[in-house]
Amino acid sequence: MVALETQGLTKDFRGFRAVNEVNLRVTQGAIHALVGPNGAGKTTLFNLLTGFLKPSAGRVFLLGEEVTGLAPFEIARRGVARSFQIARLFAHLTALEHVVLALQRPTLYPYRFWMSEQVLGRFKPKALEILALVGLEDQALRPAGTLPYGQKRALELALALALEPQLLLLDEPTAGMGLEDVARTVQLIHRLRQGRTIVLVEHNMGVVAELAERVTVLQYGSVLAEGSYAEMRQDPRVIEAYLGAAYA
Ligand SMILES: Nc1ncnc2c1ncn2[C@@H]1O[C@H](COP(=O)(O)OP(=O)(O)OP(=O)(O)O)[C@@H](O)[C@H]1O
Repeated sequence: MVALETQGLTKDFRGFRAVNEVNLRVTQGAIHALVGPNGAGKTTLFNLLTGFLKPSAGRVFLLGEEVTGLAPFEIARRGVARSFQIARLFAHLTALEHVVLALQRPTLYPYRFWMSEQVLGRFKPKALEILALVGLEDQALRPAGTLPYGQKRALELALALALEPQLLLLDEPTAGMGLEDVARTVQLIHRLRQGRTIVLVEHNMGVVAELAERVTVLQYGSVLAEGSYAEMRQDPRVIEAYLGAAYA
């Protein structure tokens, strides 16, 4: 079963082609990595998959259903959540309040009920469960602004999980982390894969090797190669793309 498929997905920015006829097939339950040198089009591709950008051409399918051109909230409602490279948090809200906000989003509460005792009470047990999943159970009452970097990223992940996604898109989940946080994040992503499909953009090849069973390499917006990590690290085209970029 294919969780996510793109056909000829293309994005032009005023004549500059950032994503070029990408055909991607992500198997359900897989962890699938998107890698490639800086500027290869990975983030743009994520933005196309989540509806943040509209494609110039091509189509996107989720579980066989076409979602091309749908708005981000409509795609989210179909079970797609994404985490961002940079955590987008409110400094003064606690970790718990963040997750409660994320949990109540699909409900019909009017906005003025945000954070009322009633809302907090209803969503608190589930929110604590999600915080425990990402290892933040002891930080629930801490304002997000005071969390160390690794825990901010974990909270960002908790917000994506609150949407109960079938497909989780992770944009550089270990970017800027020290070794310890990287190892913790790899373990966490291992846990999160239960019942989900995960697509991740990742520059750390150690992380890709540990997590991804399938790797798509992008260069100049196009798919350069695809296969297992072991295949990709030996592929002369891939080696050249990375070395070329490094020398450039
Ligand atoms: N809104 C935009 N307008 C014009 N050009 C853009 C826009 N967004 C991205 N680009 C260009 O498209 C190309 C691909 O960018 P993108 O951010 O998708 O690459 P990336 O693979 O995610 O890079 P990185 O690994 O550095 O995050 C880059 O050359 C970038 O400058």
